Amino acid sequence: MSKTIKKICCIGAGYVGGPTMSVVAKQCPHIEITIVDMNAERIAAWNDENLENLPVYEPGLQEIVAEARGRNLFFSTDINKAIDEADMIFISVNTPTKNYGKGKGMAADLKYIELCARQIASVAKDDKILVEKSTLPVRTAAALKSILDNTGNGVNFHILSNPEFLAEGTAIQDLINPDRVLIGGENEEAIAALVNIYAHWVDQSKILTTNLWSSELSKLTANAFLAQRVSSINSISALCEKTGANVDEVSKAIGMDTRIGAKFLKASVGFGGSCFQKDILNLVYIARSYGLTEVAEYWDQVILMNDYQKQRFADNIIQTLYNTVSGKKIAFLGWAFKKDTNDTRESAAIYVADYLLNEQAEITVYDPKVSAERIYADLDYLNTRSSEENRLLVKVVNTPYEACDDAHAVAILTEWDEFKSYDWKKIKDQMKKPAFVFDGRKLLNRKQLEDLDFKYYAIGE
Ligand SMILES: NC(=O)C1=CN([C@@H]2O[C@H](COP(=O)(O)OP(=O)(O)OC[C@H]3O[C@@H](n4cnc5c(N)ncnc54)[C@H](O)[C@@H]3O)[C@@H](O)[C@H]2O)C=CC1
Ligand SMILES: O=C(O)[C@H]1O[C@H](OP(=O)(O)OP(=O)(O)OC[C@H]2O[C@@H](n3ccc(=O)[nH]c3=O)[C@H](O)[C@@H]2O)[C@H](O)[C@@H](O)[C@@H]1O
Repeated sequence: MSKTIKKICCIGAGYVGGPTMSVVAKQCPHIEITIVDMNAERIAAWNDENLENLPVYEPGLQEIVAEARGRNLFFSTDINKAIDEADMIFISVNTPTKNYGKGKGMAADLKYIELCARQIASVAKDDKILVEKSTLPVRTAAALKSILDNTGNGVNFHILSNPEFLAEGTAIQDLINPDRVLIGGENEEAIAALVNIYAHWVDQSKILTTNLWSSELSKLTANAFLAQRVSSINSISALCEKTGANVDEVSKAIGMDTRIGAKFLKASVGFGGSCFQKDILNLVYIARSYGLTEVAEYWDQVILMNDYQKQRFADNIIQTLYNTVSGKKIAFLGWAFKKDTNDTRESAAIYVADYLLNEQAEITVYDPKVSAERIYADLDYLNTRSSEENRLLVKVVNTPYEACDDAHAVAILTEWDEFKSYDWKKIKDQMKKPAFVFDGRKLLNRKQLEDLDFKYYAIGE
């Protein structure tokens, strides 16, 4: 018999903690869930009466928060109280790439995870199940266990690994109907307690239980495999551009082989997002730390190919615009790392903009969901130039037509659906001639644009 969970605490109210726990609250109205965060502004936004102001944009999320918030879903900054009251604690804090000391630029920074463990150890008075929801290096549970077991307060902690596989933009759909739920652990009762929660809406056949280390490593491996597919097709896109092959046709042709499969074969300006690069760097670091040089180098190539793709896209713009973009206005449509999200972490747009700004281009950005503040913060973070210069060279506007007005070229960086339905004739009429479009997402219709007299360049054609 497994323990019945009545109260859950989730530490970290970010892109994972917020949507994941909202869905658990929706599906399990009998469980009281408190999501806590040390970022008071973020918690205030989750509690905002106007659902438009939630800190995470995901289709379907507002409706779920509207239903569960105040019933069995709460957002709070009182971390100690939530830890104290919970039977089960999810840790969903950020695990960014380390930017200091040993492993700088490669290893995952586990300081936030360790802080959580120490806080839980200091607060807990009765037995708790701890669930690793964050993506962690394999064997992190051993470190957590050591911290928790050495508190001397007699509390039993059971650690489970339950990595999250949701993709941004489709988070709610992925959570409600996951391909699988993965639970790694050692204690059967703790595993059963978590299985029982998911079993409220996920078919038992899709709930996979493994040992702790397989679960931790599967998450890094899944992201590495997904990113590898994108880098593989992007490498072929470069070859398509030289040979007259069309990368979409190649994707379709290979994807119809059921052994290869059709998904995740869309060539692009490069993958972004907070996790692919971070998780592969982490995998590479772990492999190196075990002396597995060949393994490390194999996975490192996935990142090198992604960097090459972003550089190649920018180089193509410069070359096509008669080898200079100095003083030329380039309109960026899209800044988010993919459509249907306001997340810009590691977005290809940031790096393409940076290359073009080094060539003294002037960039005007329109993205339906990303704020000007976020765009400047992304550029400032690179430290390539002063923040005044970034503001001078980059303008952020509220409509696509403003962005494209008087531009030498339009670059499509995100595959927002709305870009397809713009009045492209109007855009062309506003632009300098010849009017160039560089489609980093293969989103627009070549024939339509060429009929309007655009010079149209798409990745992989
Ligand atoms: N973003 C995504 O789509 C996915 C992310 N993941 C993983 O989930 C984890 C979380 O990612 P995100 O939600 O994107 O990060 P995030 O940065 O959006 O949210 C993390 C939150 O944790 C809070 N936090 C950090 N330390 C804390 C502490 N000691 N006490 C209280 N709050 C604390 C931060 O203030 C922040 O609001 C990462 O390990 C990531 O790799 C996994 C699957 C998908
Ligand atoms: O660990 C994570 O953070 C998550 O990372 C990815 O999810 P996410 O980064 O949100 O979005 P994806 O749909 O995977 O897209 C990642 C990037 O790859 C690009 N991509 C994706 C697919 C494709 O065919 N081509 C392509 O260029 C996207 O445009 C985007 O920039 C994984 O898909 C999730 O399973 C995982 O949980």
